[in-house]
Amino acid sequence: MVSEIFDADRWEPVDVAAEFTDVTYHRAVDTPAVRIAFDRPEVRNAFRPRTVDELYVALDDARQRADIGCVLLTGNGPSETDGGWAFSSGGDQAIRGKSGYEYDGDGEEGEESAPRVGRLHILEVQRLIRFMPKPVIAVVPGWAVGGGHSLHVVCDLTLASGEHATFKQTDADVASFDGGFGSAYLAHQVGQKKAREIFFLGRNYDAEEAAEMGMVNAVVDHEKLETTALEWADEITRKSPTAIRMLKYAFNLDTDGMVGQQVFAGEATRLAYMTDEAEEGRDAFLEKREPEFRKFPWHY
Ligand SMILES: CC(C)(COP(=O)(O)OP(=O)(O)OC[C@H]1O[C@@H](n2cnc3c(N)ncnc32)[C@H](O)[C@@H]1OP(=O)(O)O)[C@@H](O)C(=O)NCCC(=O)NCCSC(=O)CCC(=O)c1ccccc1C(=O)O
Repeated sequence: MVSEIFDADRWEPVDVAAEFTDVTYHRAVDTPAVRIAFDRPEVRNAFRPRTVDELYVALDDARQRADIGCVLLTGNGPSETDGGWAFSSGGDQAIRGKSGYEYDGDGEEGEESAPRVGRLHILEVQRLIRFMPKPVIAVVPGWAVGGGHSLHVVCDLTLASGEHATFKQTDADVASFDGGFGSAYLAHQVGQKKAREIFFLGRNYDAEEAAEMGMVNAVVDHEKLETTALEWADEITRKSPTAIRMLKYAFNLDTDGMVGQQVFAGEATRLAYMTDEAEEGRDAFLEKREPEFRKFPWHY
């Protein structure tokens, strides 16, 4: 069983995940969407470096598939030990070393190629989610805590289980601090005072409270959480891919500074390359002649 609320009839596994141990990766049978899930329910889906590597590979694969328009990011469950549900409880504290989160078996036989330095590359995953040209929906079936909370913040939309979703920022309890999207972007969603409360007090917030604050889009019956997420993906992927891509980058622009401008402008350039004007510029260069741009209108 992948997860208790996973409908196996609606998904098929993606080959790239064949060797994965910490993450499951499926594409929908009848919708251009994928489902990527943390698969360590016994530790509330805490992530270790291997988990983050797999998550990155799956997300990047989804980014590059031209027939995929939406990504669902979730956590499998429940825990066989105690029945608890989680989206993710953030960095695995059991393998946290002095310089970051350490790979299993560092230096052991057969692991010679594993880096010996600690990692904190969940931030690379955050950037990938932020910059990929398709919506990523956090589907939160339980705890979203620490770095797991930050991940839901960085996703474009969040759907939460009415029964089990609980949002909590424990960064300051374990001497960690997401000073980027996890806090500053959260403040854009819920306001400065509330974001500071979330980090400074580290309290639990249920799905309804999180929705009232503006960091959750919809509260859904636990049993219907994944079906609803797939319905949202289906609705989104019936819209214009170009419009959705440009809208995502436009929403990012005002918070992402020059990088946001670069990403938005890059897509605008790509669209401009599709015009007759751009073809004329390229052809003129290749044919070693002056471009005839005067035949094109000055749009207004
Ligand atoms: C998540 C809890 C609130 C759940 O509580 P509860 O339901 O009572 O379950 P427990 O009995 O506590 O847990 C069950 C079982 O899971 C183990 N476990 C849970 N979380 C973790 C974890 N994060 N690491 C390792 N193990 C975990 C727990 O030990 C139990 O196992 P047993 O064998 O039964 O003991 C609660 O579990 C909890 O508070 N967990 C810790 C949450 C936490 O502090 N996470 C780390 C936050 S810091 C972080 O994520 C940094 C990484 C990072 O991403 C980052 C760093 C720098 C910049 C940016 C970021 C960023 O945030 O992205």
